[in-house]
Amino acid sequence: MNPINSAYSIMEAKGVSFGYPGTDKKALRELNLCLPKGKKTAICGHNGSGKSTFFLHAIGIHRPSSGQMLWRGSALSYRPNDLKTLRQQIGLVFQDPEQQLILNTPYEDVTFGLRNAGMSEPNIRLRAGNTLDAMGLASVADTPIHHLSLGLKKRVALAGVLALEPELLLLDEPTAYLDRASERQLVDELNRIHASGVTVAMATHDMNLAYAWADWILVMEQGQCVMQGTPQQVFEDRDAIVSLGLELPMLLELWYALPEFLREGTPPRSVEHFKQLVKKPIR
Ligand SMILES: Nc1ncnc2c1ncn2[C@@H]1O[C@H](COP(=O)(O)OP(=O)(O)OP(=O)(O)O)[C@@H](O)[C@H]1O
Repeated sequence: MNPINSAYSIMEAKGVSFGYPGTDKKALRELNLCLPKGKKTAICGHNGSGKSTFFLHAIGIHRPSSGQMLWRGSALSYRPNDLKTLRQQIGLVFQDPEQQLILNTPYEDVTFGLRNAGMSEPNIRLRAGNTLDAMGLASVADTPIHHLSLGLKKRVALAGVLALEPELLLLDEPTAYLDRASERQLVDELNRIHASGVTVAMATHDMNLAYAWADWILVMEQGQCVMQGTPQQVFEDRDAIVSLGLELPMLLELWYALPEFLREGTPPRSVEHFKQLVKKPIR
């Protein structure tokens, strides 16, 4: 698999090690990892493999004990003003929206971030209105957040980050605990955001989603990046995926269960593609 060259990466961890205070175990162990610019990246790995810790390093909440984080090729600066700018350029959506949503209503929450970023009041109103509209949240803009479903809370958390128009959007388990319809809606939204020019990276345990959605996959294990490549490249190495305790995507399981004469071409990444590939006359 071709590792992503630093020149194409928007965010890079270079030999980053980090341990949480009071613990002996390293959460990141000389981690080398690049998020490719302009792509949709899925970061997969077990619980505790270091995905969230990497994200927290990306926005400078944690600082490596050794190694370096690079943003657009330059070492991250930890000066308060630089961090403030960085956190406008990189949006992190936490797994649990309760951790992110601190105000009473979606409108208040979205405007809070914009106000912190120093925007003028007329612009705040305009940007917040547009973002809530674009995210399909206009009708609940003034509804108390604790009355909203989990799916809507996650959308509000995403709206708060998107209002700042980040270049890089990081999402920690964005589809966790969502029903299929809310998951579909969120994925469509992420695809629209990506199509508008934003680099998107998500940490996920859902191998079906990672396989179908991502352009690039990174697999983490014990604080290191142990596999990277296109979805086809990564999941082609079935033994490695299984030995890491990860599941193969369902579509690939089905594909490899077919008799060989039905499996022509590259493995499918969607049900529609699967149907087309296996709809061949049996000779
Ligand atoms: N606040 C913390 N204090 C101490 N140890 C922590 C803390 N947060 C994470 N860790 C430890 O750091 C390691 C990496 O955890 P991290 O949350 O980054 O993994 P993850 O891949 O995001 O896991 P998950 O999929 O469960 O979110 C784990 O061993 C975890 O127990």
